[in-house]
Amino acid sequence: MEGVDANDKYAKELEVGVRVVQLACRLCQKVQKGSIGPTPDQVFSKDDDSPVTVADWSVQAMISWILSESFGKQNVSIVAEEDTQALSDSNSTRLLASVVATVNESLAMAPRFGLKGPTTSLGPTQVLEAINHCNSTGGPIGKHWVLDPVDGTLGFVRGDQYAVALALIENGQVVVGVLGCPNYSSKKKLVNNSSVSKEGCVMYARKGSGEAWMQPLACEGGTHVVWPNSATRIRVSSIDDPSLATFCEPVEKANSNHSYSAGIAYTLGLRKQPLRVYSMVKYAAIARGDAEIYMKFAKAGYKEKIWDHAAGVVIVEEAGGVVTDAGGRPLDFSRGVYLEGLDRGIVTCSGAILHDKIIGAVYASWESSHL
Ligand SMILES: Nc1ncnc2c1ncn2[C@@H]1O[C@H](COP(=O)(O)O)[C@@H](OP(=O)(O)O)[C@H]1O
Ligand SMILES: [Mg+2]
Repeated sequence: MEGVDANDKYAKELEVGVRVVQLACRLCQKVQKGSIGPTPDQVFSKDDDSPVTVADWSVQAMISWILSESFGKQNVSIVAEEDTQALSDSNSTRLLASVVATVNESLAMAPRFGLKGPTTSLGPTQVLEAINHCNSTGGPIGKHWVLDPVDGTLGFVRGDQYAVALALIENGQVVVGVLGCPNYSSKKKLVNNSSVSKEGCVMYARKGSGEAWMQPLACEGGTHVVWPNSATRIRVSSIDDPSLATFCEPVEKANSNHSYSAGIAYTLGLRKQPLRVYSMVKYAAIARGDAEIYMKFAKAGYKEKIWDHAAGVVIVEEAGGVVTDAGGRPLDFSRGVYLEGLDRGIVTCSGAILHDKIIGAVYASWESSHL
């Protein structure tokens, strides 16, 4: 069997994770095309001014419901990005109705993805409950699912790259990661900021397996999703010469200091222009060997959330890459919703040679920087 040994630990979690992320990617594509739910330009602002759409809430509700159904609600702890505040006030009846309709249309497709759907449609209370069930704060003990229902919401809204990211943490370690990338072709390299494809991919890995895998997104109107569905192994790039390396970073200047990373790139002798990509697709690009370096230096005081990194980190590591903070220490997923203690930024590389050079350059430059 490709991609997974059925007897191995976390085999069921991985299989359900991949199937449900496949289904979530289909949901997002349908919302984007306007074939379910409202028009995609119905974008709302959260308290921190970041955008949220019907797809974010619907994916969270759908995945929460499927995980509870598959593993037993009492056993399932989920740490996820969205809450129901904006859906719960009296002006939000239509919005909530859109989410409920989208969740039900998506769950009706569950059997085609090898998942069990509900016998009758979910009502608003059940949908709100499924979203609210994701209010765990994780921590160092036990199993916690970590979900970013639509990572890179801005990319989603703009028809660019975005991701559905699901991971499982056990005792503070990321043990399973699944990354759905609906606009990242399983066949074509990500070469520039507009490499948007109609045929996406799902990547996944289990900690300690030494293997990371990719399968194409299930195509619309195709047959049932067969596990593991023509998965191919992925591996990081073997390039370790900085002058040949490609580095990626967030599109938004507000999310990462572009001039600081440009300084590091210059010091290292990186020649190529940065590949600016929305969402955890940056981790996917490293894992697949389309780029060698991903640097993110958020503003001082910004606290990185575990759902923005968990799935990407385990996939990159199992594909042969290295992920640490800017001080060279591993990311700590054991301390709740945030990556507490993160030193300045995140440095992801295809191998140790490039990684050592970047950490060295950060160390040397920090004194004179103005982050
Ligand atoms: N001020 C900020 N600094 C750093 N990261 C931020 C940020 N504001 C939002 N983000 C995070 O960056 C993610 C987008 O990543 P990227 O910039 O790499 O595309 C957002 O995820 P969502 O889109 O899921 O909200 C959000 O969690
Ligand atoms: Mg996110």
